[in-house]
Amino acid sequence: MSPGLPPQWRSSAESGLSMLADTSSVRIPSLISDIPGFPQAQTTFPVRVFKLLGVETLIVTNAAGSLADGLQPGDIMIIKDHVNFPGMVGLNPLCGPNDDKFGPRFPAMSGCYDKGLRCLAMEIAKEHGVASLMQEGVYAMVGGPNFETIAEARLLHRLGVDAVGMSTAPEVVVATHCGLRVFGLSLITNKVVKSYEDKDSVNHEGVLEVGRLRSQTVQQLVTELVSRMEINNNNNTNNAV
Ligand SMILES: O=P(O)(O)O[C@H]1O[C@H](CO)[C@@H](O)[C@H]1O
Ligand code: HPA
Repeated sequence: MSPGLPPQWRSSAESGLSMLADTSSVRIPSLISDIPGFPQAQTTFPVRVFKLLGVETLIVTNAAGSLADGLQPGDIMIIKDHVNFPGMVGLNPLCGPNDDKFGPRFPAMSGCYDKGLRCLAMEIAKEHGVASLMQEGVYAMVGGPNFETIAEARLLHRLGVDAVGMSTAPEVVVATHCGLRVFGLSLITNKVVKSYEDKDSVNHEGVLEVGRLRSQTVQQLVTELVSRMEINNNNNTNNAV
């Protein structure tokens, strides 16, 4: 204890220091273990089961709010890349010991959304007359479960994010780690409020409503994509024989 401290302060400073030294009385919060719900390693487990079953391609879809001015509710964004905000602060499904059977400790994530499938999806959209609804963009996963504040929305927009949601990235990370090809679509269900003048506000019921309106279009696109991928796979098999 500093001899310079006035005597009336000494006892409280000393007891504070001794509390810090007694770690049994101090609960140090852990970012990961304090988060309720299921761990990401568990929620992404099915992706590894797919891998073991021989699946080669993972197709992911989600509902997302748009930050890009050119994306309107009802549009469909082909995911070109993602920003995994929870992953960047340590909430990553690959945390913990690495299972080398599935993939390397430090997997690359560049190019995780397959370019060939993205081009094929755009071709299919043109053939089905829905190309005007579709464009490529960057998806960001945030932790949720609240929607964004206006300041958060502006930050995401400035960072180059086109659409934001609360899912998808963990599954894509696990799929890429184990060598699955990935294709992803975001259905734009709402514009994210970016202006303090804007009286609009997002709500989950509205998200579900747009989902219902576009479900058939998304189903048709994915069905066609899967059928053409099968043709590609068959070709590959023929080549191999
Ligand atoms: O990402 P999905 O589950 O499609 O849904 C999005 O829509 C819900 C919010 O309305 C959140 O769950 C968000 O992640
Ligand atoms: N923000 C985050 N998640 C979402 C949104 C949104 O605006 N819309 C649908 N899921």
